[in-house]
Amino acid sequence: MDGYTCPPAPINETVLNYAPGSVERGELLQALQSFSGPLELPAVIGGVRRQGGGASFDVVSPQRHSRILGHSAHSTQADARDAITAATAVAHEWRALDFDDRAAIILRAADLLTGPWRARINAATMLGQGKTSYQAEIDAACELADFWRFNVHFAKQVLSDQPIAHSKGIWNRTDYRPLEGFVYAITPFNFTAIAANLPTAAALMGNVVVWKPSPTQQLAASLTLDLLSEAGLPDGVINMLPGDGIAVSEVVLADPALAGIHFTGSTKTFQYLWGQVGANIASYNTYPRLVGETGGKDFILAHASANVDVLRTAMVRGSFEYSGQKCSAASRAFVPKSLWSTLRDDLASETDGLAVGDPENFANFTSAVIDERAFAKQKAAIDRAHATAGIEVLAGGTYDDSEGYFVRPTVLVSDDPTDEIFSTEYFGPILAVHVYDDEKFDSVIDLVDKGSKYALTGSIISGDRTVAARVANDLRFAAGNFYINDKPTGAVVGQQPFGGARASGTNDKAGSALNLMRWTSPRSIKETFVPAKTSGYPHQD
Ligand SMILES: NC(=O)c1ccc[n+]([C@@H]2O[C@H](COP(=O)([O-])OP(=O)(O)OC[C@H]3O[C@@H](n4cnc5c(N)ncnc54)[C@H](O)[C@@H]3O)[C@@H](O)[C@H]2O)c1
Ligand SMILES: N[C@@H](CCC=O)C(=O)O
Repeated sequence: MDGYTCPPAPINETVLNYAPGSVERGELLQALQSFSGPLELPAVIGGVRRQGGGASFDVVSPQRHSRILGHSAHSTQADARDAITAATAVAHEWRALDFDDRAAIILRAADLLTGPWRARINAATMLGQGKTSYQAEIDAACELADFWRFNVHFAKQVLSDQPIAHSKGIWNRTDYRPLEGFVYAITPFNFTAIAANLPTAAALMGNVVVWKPSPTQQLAASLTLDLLSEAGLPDGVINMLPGDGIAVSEVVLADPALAGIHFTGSTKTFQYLWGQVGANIASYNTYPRLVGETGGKDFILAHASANVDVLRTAMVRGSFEYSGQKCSAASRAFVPKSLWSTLRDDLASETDGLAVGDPENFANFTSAVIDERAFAKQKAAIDRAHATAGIEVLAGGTYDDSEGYFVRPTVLVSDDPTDEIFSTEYFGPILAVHVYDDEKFDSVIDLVDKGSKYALTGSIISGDRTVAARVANDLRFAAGNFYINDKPTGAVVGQQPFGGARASGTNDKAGSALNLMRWTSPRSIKETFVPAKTSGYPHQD
C-alpha cells in the first residue's frame, strides 16, 4: 500500500484559550486536581514498567518545592543494556509493518491527545514544567499533535519520492529502509512536544528507540508513553529510561548497533555526545546519524522606523513567556537611540507589571524556572549585573526560591555590546538591551551576526521594507528561524520548520521532511526486465 494511500491532510490544532467559564478551563482545573499524590514514574523496557536500578529521585513542581509529583530512579548500565535488547528484539517486526499501520498509531495518538488526554497532559506540563495554561496548551496539546499529524504527511512525501528516469527495459525504485540498529532519543525539559517528537519521529520511519527524557520532564514524558501505548504502539518500539542519562550513555554510545542520536538540549551536552561518538567511530556497524537542536542567544534588532508598540510587545512576549526557557526566546535586543526614549519607561513598567507565580492561578503571565541549577544560573547573572558598573538593571533583577524557583523578568541595559550578557545563554527571563546611535545601524547588524556563537532565531522590527529585506539578507546565517515584525518565538509545525545552525545545532528542522529523512537509509533498486546474456559491447565489433 506504501505510496498509494492518502492520510488525512494535517491541519494545525486550534489553540484553546482557557478564558474564565470556558469548557476547557473547567476540564483543565479538574485534571489539575486529579494529580493528588506522587505517581510512580518507572522505566519502561519492552513494555515492562520497572524502577530503574540507580538512585531514586523525586519529580517536584518548580513553582512549589513541597509538591512532589512523582518518584523515579536513575537508569543504570544494566537498564540501558536491557532497553537495547528489548528494542532490538522487536526491530524486525516493527520495520516489517506497513508504513500506514505505523502512521495510524501516530495519528490515533494525536486524536487521543487532542481529545480525552488533552487536559491531563496539559495539567502535567503545568505542574511538572511550570507552564501557564496557555503555554501548556500551545506545547503539550497543539505542537505535539501538529508534530504527529504533519510528520505522517511529510513521511508520506519522503516515501513517495521515487526515481523519475528509467532507461528502456529498466525499472528503478527507492526503498526507504529504517536505520540498521536503534536510535537514542535524548530530550529536554522545556517542551512536552519536543520530548515526544524526538522518539516518535524516528519510530514513525520504522526505527526502534531508546528514549532518555529529562528528569524534570518525567511526569509528562511518562504520560506521553502511556498515551502512545493506548494508541497501539507495540511494546519495545520506544523504551524509556528515566534519569540523568550518564550511565545510559556509557552503554548506548559504545553499542555497535547505535544508528542515530536524536537530541534536543544544550550545546554542551550535544558536543559531549558527538565527541563520544567520534571516539567510538570505528566500533559502530553503521555511521550513526547525529541530529541535535541546541542552544541560542536569540536577537531582536530594531530599526529607527519600527513601531514602538510592536517592538515592546515582541521584547516582552519574546523574552519572558515561559520565563525565557524557550531555545527561541529573545535574550539580546538592539534598539536605536531615537526610539529608546519612547520605549524605555513603558518597557520597564510592562516588564515589572508581569504577574509571576503559580500557574494554577490563571492570572499569572509566567511562573518559576525549572530547577535549582537554572535558578542558580539566573541568580548569578543578576548578581553580576547589579555589581557591574556598566550595566543598568532597568526592570526586575530580583529572585526568590523560598516557595519555588521564581526569578522576576529582568531587563539589563549596557553600552558594552561585548559584555557576556549579549553572548551567554542564561536560558531564563533575562533580556540584555544595547542602545545604539541610529547612524551606526550597519555596524550593529555586524554585532548581531558576530556577537554570539549561536544562530537559532532572530527578529528585525522595522517599518521600512527595504531595511527589513536588507537585514534578512545580511543576517542570513545568523538565525535558522528569522522573523520580520514579530517576536522570535512560537514557531508552528508545518508553517515555520524549526532549527538553527552554528552552535545551535544541525538544523534538521523538527517537524519537516528534512528531519524525517535523517531516520531513513534509502536503498536504490534497479530491475532489468530482459538482462544481457553476452559480455561484449558493440564498439568491439
Ligand atoms: N534548538 C532547539 O530546538 C531547542 C529546543 C529546546 C531546548 N533547547 C536547548 O536546551 C537547553 C535547555 O535544556 P536542558 O537544560 O534540558 O539541556 P541539557 O543539555 O542539560 O539536557 C538535555 C537532555 O540531555 C540529558 N543529558 C545530559 N547529559 C547527558 C548524558 N551524558 N547522557 C545522556 N543524556 C544526557 C539531560 O538529562 C536531558 O535529558 C538550552 O540550551 C536550550 O536552548 C534547544
Ligand atoms: N517551538 C518553539 C521552540 C522550542 C525551543 O525550546 C518556539 O518556536 O518557540
